[in-house]
Amino acid sequence: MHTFKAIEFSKNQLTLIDQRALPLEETYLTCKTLEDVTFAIKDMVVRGAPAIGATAAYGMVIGAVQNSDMTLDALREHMDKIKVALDQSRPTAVNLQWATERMVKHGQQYKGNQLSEFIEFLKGEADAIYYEDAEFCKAIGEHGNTLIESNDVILTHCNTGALATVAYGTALGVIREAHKTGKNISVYADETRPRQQGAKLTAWELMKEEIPATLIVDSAAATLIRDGKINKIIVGADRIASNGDTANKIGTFMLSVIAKQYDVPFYVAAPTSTIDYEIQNGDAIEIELRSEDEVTLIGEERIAPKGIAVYNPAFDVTPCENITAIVTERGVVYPPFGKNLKRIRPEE
Ligand SMILES: CSC[C@H]1O[C@H](OP(=O)(O)O)[C@H](O)[C@@H]1O
Repeated sequence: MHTFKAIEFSKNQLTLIDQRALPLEETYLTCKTLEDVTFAIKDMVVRGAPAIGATAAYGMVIGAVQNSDMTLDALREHMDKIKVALDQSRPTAVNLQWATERMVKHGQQYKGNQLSEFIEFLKGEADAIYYEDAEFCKAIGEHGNTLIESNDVILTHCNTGALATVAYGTALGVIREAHKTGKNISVYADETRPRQQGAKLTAWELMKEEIPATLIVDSAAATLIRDGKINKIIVGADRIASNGDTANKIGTFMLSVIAKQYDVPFYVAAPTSTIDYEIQNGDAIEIELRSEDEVTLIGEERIAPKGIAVYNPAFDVTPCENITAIVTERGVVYPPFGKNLKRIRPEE
């Protein structure tokens, strides 16, 4: 079981593993202000939908502490502005907006008249989001493990582990659970250009736990799938529309097409906080466009001529018809996703 914490909140400060430095260095960034938190999310110090959500929840607390010289009424009013600042840091993962919305609504339930008590009240909800995420990821691992057979060779994309969540992981949580329950699985991890979350983060997590893993460049996956070397594909999600269309790291859609072509089960693993019930399908999902430097530089080294045009979408949308099942903390959901995702919708 992993021993590190991607996120830790203490004394109104948020300490994050700096995922930009892994796997070469295990360093930490401490966020003391709202600006520190929005920077950490935007620059991907912390990344991964559930981890971003928990970080934003604590960002709401830090933003409130930062404005504790206000009157209580003024601060309550100001919470929406703190939410907007955090929501703008990254647009695609719904967990971020879901967490800040939940924090605002929770704050509105506060009936007291003490500002310090109000801040503690907010912190309690951020802690609840944190501990729910850990609990949900454990449940996702257990439900997903029912899909995994002994000796399965599993392909995964990007990083969906304890670094992308509060603990354990989503797709990588299923892989951890299968390994832990003795299924003798092995993993192919896509490097995941351009930020290389697979090479830098997934490989790091899997090696820490001695889960047999092979790193591949993204474009090698198709041949492995064609040649029958992959039994299952399991990926994470950043936003799932109510019909099951799923936004995830760029390259996921391509994998799903090849999986369908060669009849390899393609699973998405995510907590219900990643399901956006307000949108009908994937067309409504905003895809984050990121800096050209992510494509033209590796570290400090330039790998493309200055001035070349770059298109760098951080995500793509996999149509629901390419997805075999969606693994959530409430169980494995099969098509028709429109009907079956609604069935597991958490109460408001
Ligand atoms: C457990 S969800 C992880 C999800 O987030 C990643 O994106 P990013 O690294 O840009 O935050 C990727 O889409 C993963 O599937």
